[in-house]
Amino acid sequence: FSLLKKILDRTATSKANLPPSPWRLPVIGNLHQLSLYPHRSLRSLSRRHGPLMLLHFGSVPVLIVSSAEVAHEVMKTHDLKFANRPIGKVTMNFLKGGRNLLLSPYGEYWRQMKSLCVLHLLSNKMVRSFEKLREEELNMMMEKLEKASSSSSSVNLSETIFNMVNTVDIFIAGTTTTSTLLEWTMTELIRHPETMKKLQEDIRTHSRSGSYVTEEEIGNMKYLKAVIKETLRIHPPAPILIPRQLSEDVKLKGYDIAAGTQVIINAWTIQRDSATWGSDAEEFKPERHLDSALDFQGQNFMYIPFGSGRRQCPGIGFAMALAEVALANLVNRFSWKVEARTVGDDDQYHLAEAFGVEVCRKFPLIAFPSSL
Ligand code: HEM
Repeated sequence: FSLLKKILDRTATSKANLPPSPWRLPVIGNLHQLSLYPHRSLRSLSRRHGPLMLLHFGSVPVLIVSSAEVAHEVMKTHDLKFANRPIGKVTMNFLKGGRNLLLSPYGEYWRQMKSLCVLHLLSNKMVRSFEKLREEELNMMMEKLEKASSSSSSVNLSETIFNMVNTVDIFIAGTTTTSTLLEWTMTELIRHPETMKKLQEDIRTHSRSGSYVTEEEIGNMKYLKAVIKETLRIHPPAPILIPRQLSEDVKLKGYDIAAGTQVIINAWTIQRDSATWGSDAEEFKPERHLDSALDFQGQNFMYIPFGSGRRQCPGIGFAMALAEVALANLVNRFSWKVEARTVGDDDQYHLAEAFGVEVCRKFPLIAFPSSL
């Protein structure tokens, strides 16, 4: 019976209309076509095979989504079917049977954990109640920067930001993502002095007090919000989001996709797509967000740094509260310079990426603060 089932399954698969696939090797499938930077190699493959392609990581079928239109189909039209996460036996044991919000299977346990997070733990009210804690942590960081500024020495800004974020909260998902966001924001601002100047003007116009910019004052800082939005567009900390898994067969864009297939949504490619973002899609331009209604809620699939649908990130408010006030204070009190490099290309050095849980800078950002 099992032999017959295998033959029937194989016949059914061969009749199915599968999405385009690049050629693959036995045993390893398409793994050899991925570099250390999967979001970049997946974009090159999608340019040849289209915005919906089927790869095999070993024997595991993985669907790769590289356009806003297909992302809409996955995270909106068929969101329920794609609401699972792939989780291997080792991870399952490590996480005590998947009892973890990020990776737990879609079901009652996940539903309860997510609503606990959204309604209580990470609600607007709760996030606001941590304001004093954020102020305390930021003031400690500012003191360290003042010392560096008065002795004209440099600081490892990547490490300083990481420490500031990681002594505020304890979530794996919520710590490195926020420090990575701030690290890329400072990198782009130091690379674009005109943008830095406009941001400092925006902060000065809207803050009454002297040294500490408060969270209340940030509400009106449109340019500051645009700078953070643009950083999340061009350097999304989770460029291929967090993989999902299909729980039942589905027809996607006319192709047959089998239950169990894993799904990678390449937000990095989608957010740099010149068809939707224009010919300057690869450039850092916060101005593009000033008159735009785009937000972080994942309703417009050309911009999905926090994902979308049921499995969307519940920590948006938490991350933004800290990122906005930290950035405002970092650039309000100091002007920033990086050491002139004697060898190599500056852009290549500052934009080099390290791929891990998220994509951060390969080399730490070493910068000189000087008090304004
Ligand atoms: C800049 C900061 C952050 C970014 C860019 C980010 C991004 C993401 C992304 C892309 C996902 C997957 C969404 C999907 O599958 O559609 C996710 C899920 C998640 N994030 Fe975040 N995140 C950030 C901050 C945070 C914070 C501060 C917390 C908590 C304090 C958090 C907790 C989570 C959790 C628990 C999930 C899993 C949700 C689920 O599977 O239902 N994140 N995040």
